[in-house]
Amino acid sequence: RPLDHQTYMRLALSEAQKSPPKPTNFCVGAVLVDEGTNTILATGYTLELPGNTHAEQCCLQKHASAHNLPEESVGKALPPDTVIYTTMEPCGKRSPGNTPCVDRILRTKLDGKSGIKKVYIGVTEPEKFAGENVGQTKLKEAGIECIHVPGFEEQILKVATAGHEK
Ligand SMILES: Nc1nc(=O)c(N)c(NC[C@H](O)[C@H](O)[C@H](O)COP(=O)(O)O)[nH]1
Ligand SMILES: [Zn+2]
Repeated sequence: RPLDHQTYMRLALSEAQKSPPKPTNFCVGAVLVDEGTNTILATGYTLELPGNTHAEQCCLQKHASAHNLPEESVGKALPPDTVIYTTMEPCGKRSPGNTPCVDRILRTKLDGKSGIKKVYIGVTEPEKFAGENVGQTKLKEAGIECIHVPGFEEQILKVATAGHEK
């Protein structure tokens, strides 16, 4: 039986729990999935890879590296039914010098690649750091479906804000 959305979101949550808590950021987890064959392509969590890396960014970077590609060309190695599960919606705005994950996801559709087709989201981003997240609008405009997977909101936010002052 193919893994269902809850199973993948639970896996993303377990990834988020590996992220080192930080007062100035959220601990997020993500899973890149080939929905066509129900295969996990990559997992990721905030700060997993060196630098100020985001969970979604780590998934894309790891999959790209596995195919000897730079992250910006990862679209070349994504199967046609690729989706991404992320505990928190992809960021639309980041601190200077960091490409937002929405733009990284949009980039997978360049040069005629089918890229990422759907984004499954656990929670929307609390407006604590970057104000209103307009990322989902940009994703939908590019034909990328944003689907909320309910049921994990409390656990996701607890993990996401682990490093925040009580
Ligand atoms: N979807 C998502 N995945 C992540 O892995 C992560 N850390 C965030 N967090 C959103 C948060 O609003 C921004 O990370 C802060 O605004 C800090 O921005 P930087 O990361 O320093 O560019 N959001
Ligand atoms: Zn991001």
